[in-house]
Amino acid sequence: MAQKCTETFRSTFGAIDKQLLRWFPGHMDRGLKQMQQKLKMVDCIIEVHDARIPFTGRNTNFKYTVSGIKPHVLVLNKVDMIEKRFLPLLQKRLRDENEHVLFTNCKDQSDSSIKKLFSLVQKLINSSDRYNREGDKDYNVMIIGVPNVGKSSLINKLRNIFLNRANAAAVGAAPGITRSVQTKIKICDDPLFFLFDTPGITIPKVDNAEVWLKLALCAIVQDHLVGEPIIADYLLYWLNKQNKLNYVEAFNLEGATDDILNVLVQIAKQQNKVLKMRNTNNEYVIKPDLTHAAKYVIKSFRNGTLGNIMLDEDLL
Ligand SMILES: Nc1nc2c(ncn2[C@@H]2O[C@H](COP(=O)(O)OP(=O)(O)OP(=O)(O)O)[C@@H](O)[C@H]2O)c(=O)[nH]1
Repeated sequence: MAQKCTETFRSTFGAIDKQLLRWFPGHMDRGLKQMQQKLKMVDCIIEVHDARIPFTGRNTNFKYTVSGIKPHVLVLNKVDMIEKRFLPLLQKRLRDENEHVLFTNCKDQSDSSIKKLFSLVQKLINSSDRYNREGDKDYNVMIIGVPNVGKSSLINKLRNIFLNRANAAAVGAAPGITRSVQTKIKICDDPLFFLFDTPGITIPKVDNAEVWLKLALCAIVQDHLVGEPIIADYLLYWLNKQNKLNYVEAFNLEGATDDILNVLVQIAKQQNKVLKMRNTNNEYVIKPDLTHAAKYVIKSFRNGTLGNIMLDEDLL
């Protein structure tokens, strides 16, 4: 059953790929250059990524080529959106790959992992040679990551906790909110601790069509660039493949299916979402609004209606 959907996105992938590569626009290029310039002043890199896709889309090139030997901490944010049973498995796997990894939930005011992150970063910097920064006592950290993974939210949390200040970095549900490398943001007076926010934005590493689709589900690329029905089709494929069938109840269907068109038609009908269009005879016809239905399917994944889902489950 799960195979059918792969054909759909395989056939459309060529076009999606070209379009998406064009999307990572000039501001990201500029941002990357600014990031590289600022790296000299930085003692540690915090890479933020979405815990729903701990292996997919991470730009590890940055770790190995750009940041070089500076301490590097991987923060898997949005941990509230995955099943807790994956945490020890992920922790072990990433530790085996020499990652310093922490899981955060920036929506949770009482999340203690933010304080752990602060301590870990200080510890790593203190035990590094801080080779560019001899004599300086302040800590300078750069936050990097692909769009919309929670970089600004993390900065704001750090600032709220350690400086008791209002937000300094804008947060948004759509990818690409952070546009420029801002001046240093202070997050603690003692020790003196600064962060550089970045324009997002490392470009995700994409090996195949499925990566784009996972990135789209996690709102790391904009929906319309991939196409909502295609994203919904991929989600249905993934849910069937992992035998996670609670979508049947969530969408009020008669049973499991790999027929995305049928699912979208049913949702549109249930929600009375129709489009009035002219047919080739210039007559008005009523059609189910498939884009609306696809958006509803995607939203059900993102707001947790379909359960806590880790899309890289099959890569563990
Ligand atoms: N559920 C959940 N949502 C989060 C968490 N952290 C951030 N978000 C949401 O994710 C969205 C993106 O957050 P931002 O902090 O703007 O992400 P960013 O990486 O700075 O985004 P860009 O500026 O696009 O690069 C917002 O809607 C946040 O409210 C988290 O831990 N859990």
